[in-house]
Amino acid sequence: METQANKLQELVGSVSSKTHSRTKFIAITSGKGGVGKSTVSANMANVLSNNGYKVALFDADIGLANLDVILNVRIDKNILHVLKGDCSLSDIIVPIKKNLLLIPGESGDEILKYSEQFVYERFLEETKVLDDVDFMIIDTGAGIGEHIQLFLEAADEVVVVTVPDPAAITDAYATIKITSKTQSYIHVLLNMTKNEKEAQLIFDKINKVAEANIGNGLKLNLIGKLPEDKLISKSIKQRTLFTNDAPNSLASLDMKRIVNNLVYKLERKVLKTDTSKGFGSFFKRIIEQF
Ligand SMILES: Nc1ncnc2c1ncn2[C@@H]1O[C@H](COP(=O)(O)OP(=O)(O)OP(=O)(O)O)[C@@H](O)[C@H]1O
Repeated sequence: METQANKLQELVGSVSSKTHSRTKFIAITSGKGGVGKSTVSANMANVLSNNGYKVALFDADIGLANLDVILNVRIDKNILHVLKGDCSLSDIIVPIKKNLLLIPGESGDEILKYSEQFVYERFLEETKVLDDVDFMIIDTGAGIGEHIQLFLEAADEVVVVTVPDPAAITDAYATIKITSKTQSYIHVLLNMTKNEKEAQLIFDKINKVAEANIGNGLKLNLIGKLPEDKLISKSIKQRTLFTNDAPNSLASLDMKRIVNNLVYKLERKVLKTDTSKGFGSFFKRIIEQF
């Protein structure tokens, strides 16, 4: 009997052979909750879209501050409804502005709990509507849960967000350690920092401990820092994006630098491994691991 994974593989094969998607999947994660993961995801997506890229934000973090709240949009259905066949993928996609879409997700736990019932065939066909997306930013849940790891494993780049507080750093390290089993290059983003020096000092500490204890050829990269800034918390409160509200502020310039670093890194990687893949095969990678 054909297994679900085999069937999925065949389907994805037939879909991807017809398409030329080069979407880059960037997972934004953290060890601890409340460190700014969703703020970073939404503003990173905004800056990328301002730079002319087509960007989709996939909300896989169903917590208190969801991306729909941050982006001030109302959502009724999410990816789980699509996978179950209740509605189409186009029905749930929320256009935020030119070049920026929101895909309301679900936690990995929920998605995989119902994986037996999914209507893959239709879903994979539907993912073609996202084939022209250049970047998909995935806001994962916090922590080291097994299902979060599936998103991190399937992503092209993983960004671990942390703040200077020791508990957050310890949890970020735990996330890095577990992610190093599947990713050999991990970005660290220091949020709510006082200055560049503080960010570099904290990163150096994390890097030193990782070098001594993880090995695996792991390379950590400080992708950038963001200041602790009232402007950022004010924007979150009023459900706007600080990169729109104050595009020339220090915080926005930091965010632009982070985006430039990421794009530079990905462009170099594309030259080495130019694989054809879209949202359908991204989901395939997640579900097949389960
Ligand atoms: N650089 C910053 N300066 C000031 N406040 C910030 C900054 N980054 C995030 N915040 C504030 O921290 C709070 C948590 O941010 P956010 O919701 O983005 O974190 P999260 O890691 O996604 O949380 P959760 O784990 O609940 O999903 C928000 O109220 C936000 O305004």
